[in-house]
Amino acid sequence: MPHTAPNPLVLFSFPSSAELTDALANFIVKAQKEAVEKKGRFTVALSGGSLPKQLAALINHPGVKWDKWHVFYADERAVPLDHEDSNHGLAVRELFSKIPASQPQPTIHTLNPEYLDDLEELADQYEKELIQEFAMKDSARFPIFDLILLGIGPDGHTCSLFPGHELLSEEDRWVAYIEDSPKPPPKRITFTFPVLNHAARIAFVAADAAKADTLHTVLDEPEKGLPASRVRPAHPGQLYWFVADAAAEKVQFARTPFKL
Ligand SMILES: O=C1O[C@H](COP(=O)(O)O)[C@@H](O)[C@H](O)[C@H]1O
Repeated sequence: MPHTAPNPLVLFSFPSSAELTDALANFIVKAQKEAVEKKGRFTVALSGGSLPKQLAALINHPGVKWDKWHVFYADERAVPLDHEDSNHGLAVRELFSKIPASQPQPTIHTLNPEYLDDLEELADQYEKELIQEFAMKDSARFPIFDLILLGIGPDGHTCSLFPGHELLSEEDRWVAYIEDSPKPPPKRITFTFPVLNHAARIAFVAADAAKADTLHTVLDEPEKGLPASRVRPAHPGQLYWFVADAAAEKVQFARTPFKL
């Protein structure tokens, strides 16, 4: 596929966390509606860390059609699914366990805990899960997620793609493994940049004022090449940032007023 320049990113900044989470929920529901109208399902990938908490406004949102959701994890720690470090476990605690039992439930693709002792196989198995979801339905070289929701660490990492790590140059694999994550736990699997950069939409979410310096570097100095700056879905993909004003206080990049 010829290289196409990415669309400019769109930065939304909100004075309060309630405004951020409401806007984010409405944005997600709009993405879900468009995807379901087009192909009857909504493919979405979630991060761990602070992200799942930011999705609270989805719980009682009347527009959410949970049974249309096909959920993957953009990265996952190689631990049992009910372990406190598991990104799936976190998403269950913060989000999925709160969906009323009377509502249809989402389809959630977790890592296969049988392979926790073999990281390469763990990543291969998750890649196969993606291939079943995407390659067989969309005949794609890389999966095209309707939406990937990402967090950013204080060092500029996103997913489990850490500054200076060799995984930043992975070009072929959909899912890679890492044994030496600088942030515990050390063993993880992660989507690679080609997967991120083929998504139809990516939304970063950052609410923590402690990340102000990192956001400034990522958004105003992308030439420094921090992992989060390298997320640039190619046209027609679109990159959004949903941030709290406090987290963006050092950012020069122009804000866009939020509207759907
Ligand atoms: O280790 C991880 O960290 C990032 C960032 O986490 P945050 O708590 O600073 O938001 C997260 O996006 C990723 O999924 C997770 O595995």
